[in-house]
Amino acid sequence: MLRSLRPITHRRLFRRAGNRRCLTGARPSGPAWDHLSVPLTPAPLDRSPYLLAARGERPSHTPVWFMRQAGRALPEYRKVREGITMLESCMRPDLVVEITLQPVRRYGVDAAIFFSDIVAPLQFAGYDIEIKPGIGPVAADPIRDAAGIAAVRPVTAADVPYTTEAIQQLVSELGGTPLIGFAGAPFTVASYLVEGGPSKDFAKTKAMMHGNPDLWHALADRLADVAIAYLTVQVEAGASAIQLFDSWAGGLSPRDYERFVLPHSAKVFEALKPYGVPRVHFGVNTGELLGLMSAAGADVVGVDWRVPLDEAARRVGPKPLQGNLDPALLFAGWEAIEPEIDRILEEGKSAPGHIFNLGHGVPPDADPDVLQRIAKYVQTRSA
Ligand SMILES: Cc1c2[nH]c(c1CCC(=O)O)Cc1[nH]c(c(CCC(=O)O)c1C)Cc1[nH]c(c(CCC(=O)O)c1C)Cc1[nH]c(c(C)c1CCC(=O)O)C2
Repeated sequence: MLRSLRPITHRRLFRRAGNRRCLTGARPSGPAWDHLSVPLTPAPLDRSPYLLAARGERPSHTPVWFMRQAGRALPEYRKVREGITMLESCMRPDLVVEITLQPVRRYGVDAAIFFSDIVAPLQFAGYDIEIKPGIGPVAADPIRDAAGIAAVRPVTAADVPYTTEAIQQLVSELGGTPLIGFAGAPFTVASYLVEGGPSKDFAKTKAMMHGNPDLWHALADRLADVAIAYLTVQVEAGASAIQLFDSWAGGLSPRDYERFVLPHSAKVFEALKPYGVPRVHFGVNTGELLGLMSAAGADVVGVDWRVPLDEAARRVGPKPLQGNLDPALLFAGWEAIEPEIDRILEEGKSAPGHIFNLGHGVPPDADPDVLQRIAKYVQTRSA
């Protein structure tokens, strides 16, 4: 037991120094460190390609992972999920560990992402929302008023012992491969709660923003607290980076984003800042919002396939970027995929760091062999 916890303690001590140089291997000094009995050799994790790229340093190769890499595209995932709901699986550390590790084993990616969902922390805290297969999150009682907001509660570590347990075990098993923690951003989560389910136009959400801004800001502020609480649990348990998914923010004008969304996402990034872990911000169709999403406080900005990375670099400024192969290309054959990867690797050089990814999540019908080939190609081609 103690043995398996040792690396976590070690990493926490490094992080608590709140000093970037600590993360890159410099030994912290001062009385606070004199009592340490753990070795101060930097863990290889801190020099992993993903974390180096996320800090704008030079990795040995361009790191690659895939958003939604765990999931239905993998037969081994479908097998372990048989007869078990998404929520149940998120509450079982053995399943969370297994499902998180599956794509790392299969694809050899440079990072793992904690298996959960953007609405999981709401469910853990007793909010009635279900993930319907083939549809997505569906809220039993869509939020229309202040009483609705009162039903949304941030989790505490005491609510989610299974999350802490799963992450501690993952960090220990992953060794030098970083674990990315994540949460849904206030707007994207609010869209499910206000619409009641997935939406194309976010009409009710936008009506609330403009028609009852006080109510909207109260809801978004509460959802910022939900994200902060869940991310804090993950980082304290040992996650090396966090990604805030504002997948549907691209449905907003820059004006609305700045007024109704940015302050709440900024609150999330600000709250996580003291941990010193890279903070990634991602959304789909966010070409017009890239500068604002960066300004919200992200260290790394995720880009979908619509904006080339060299243009994204101009819009974001000098920050590492993540992206951006069109997931549709997964079905186009290797002859089409290879030149696209080459182009993206080239354009990615415009940013101080590049983490290769798809422009959005892995589709459930993707061929795992294609993803494996992409990971390998990116790693060898960029070395
Ligand atoms: C918008 C969003 C959701 N969930 C998430 C987002 C943001 C990322 C994105 O834009 O894709 C985030 C998410 N959801 C899940 C992960 C797991 C980690 C990983 O990336 O591998 C992550 C990072 C598991 C999941 N979350 C969900 C699944 C599929 C359901 C299942 O396997 O039972 C998985 C593996 C369910 C879910 N949950 C959500 C949707 C739209 C769906 C799909 C519904 C369906 O098509 O069945 C909401």
